[in-house]
Amino acid sequence: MSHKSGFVALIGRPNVGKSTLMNHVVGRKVAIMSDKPQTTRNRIRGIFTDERGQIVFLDTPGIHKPKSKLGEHLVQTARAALEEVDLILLLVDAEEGMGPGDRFIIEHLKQVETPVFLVVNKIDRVHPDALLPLIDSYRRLYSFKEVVPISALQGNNTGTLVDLIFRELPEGPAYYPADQVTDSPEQFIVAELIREKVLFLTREEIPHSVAVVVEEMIPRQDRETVYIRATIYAERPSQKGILIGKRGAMLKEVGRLAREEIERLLGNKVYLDLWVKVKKDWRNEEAYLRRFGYGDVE
Ligand SMILES: Nc1nc2c(ncn2[C@@H]2O[C@H](COP(=O)(O)OP(=O)(O)OP(=O)(O)O)[C@@H](O)[C@H]2O)c(=O)[nH]1
Repeated sequence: MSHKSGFVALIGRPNVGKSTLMNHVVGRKVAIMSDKPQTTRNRIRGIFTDERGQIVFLDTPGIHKPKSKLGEHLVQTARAALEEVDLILLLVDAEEGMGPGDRFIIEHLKQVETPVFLVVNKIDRVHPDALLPLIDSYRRLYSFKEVVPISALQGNNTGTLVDLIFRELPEGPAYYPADQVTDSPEQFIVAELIREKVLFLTREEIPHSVAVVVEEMIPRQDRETVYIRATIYAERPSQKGILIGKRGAMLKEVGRLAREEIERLLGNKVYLDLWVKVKKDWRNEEAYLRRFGYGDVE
């Protein structure tokens, strides 16, 4: 069977149920490390993996009516981001019906080529008879590739939504480990900090080919400690030996320096679980480059 993968942008007014949908589809609560405003263009909201492939759901902040020049700039940026994804899900609220916010978003969608699904959420809150006229009113504004009524809260029809998404996605590799459900700017920064310590401590012995991936970043029950599992990727077994060091001394030192800095960054205690793996020629593999945060590569 072919393996599919791709990036899916979730857009919609606040409160339409994006988080609820993510929690339902991705299966467990997505760990959110902070409520700082996101500055990245595309923030990963959740990752779904099964035998069919992998769906990476992205948040696209900034699609709302601009009130300032800066706002206009953000809308432009968000639109550019929508061009780069494989599919867009426009979430709307069945109970609230269409509002000016939806109309504004749809006007923008007309200017991008990416296919769009209309996902009508909260159908548990409306009578089925009310649904068709609502869908029609959206259809009059835009030619949606699919229309999928769901209840993210109750899980109605979310399986169908995932099926339809897979049908739309191109063949491709998994970009993230199967057990990873989220990513965040913090994860990227933490990976960079660890990489910096590796390069600092190993000097010329380890070339810049080393890469670090944060596989898991989960606040512990006590909320005081954050558990972080990260993998350092080397290109050759000899590099792995250097990275681990005599009786693990090098890895321990990398971990100690990185942990201190991550604790300052997050303002939490950190348990850092570091691993070293060899991945030959990762630099030549597109999927790995994406995973390591190098974005789109030619
Ligand atoms: N009845 C019903 N309520 C829902 C459904 N989906 C979401 N909700 C509720 O709607 C509210 C907003 O849901 P969220 O998932 O937080 O919405 P959101 O789009 O992620 O909001 P932002 O992250 O602020 O943009 C919550 O109270 C949810 O419980 C649904 O299918 N049915």
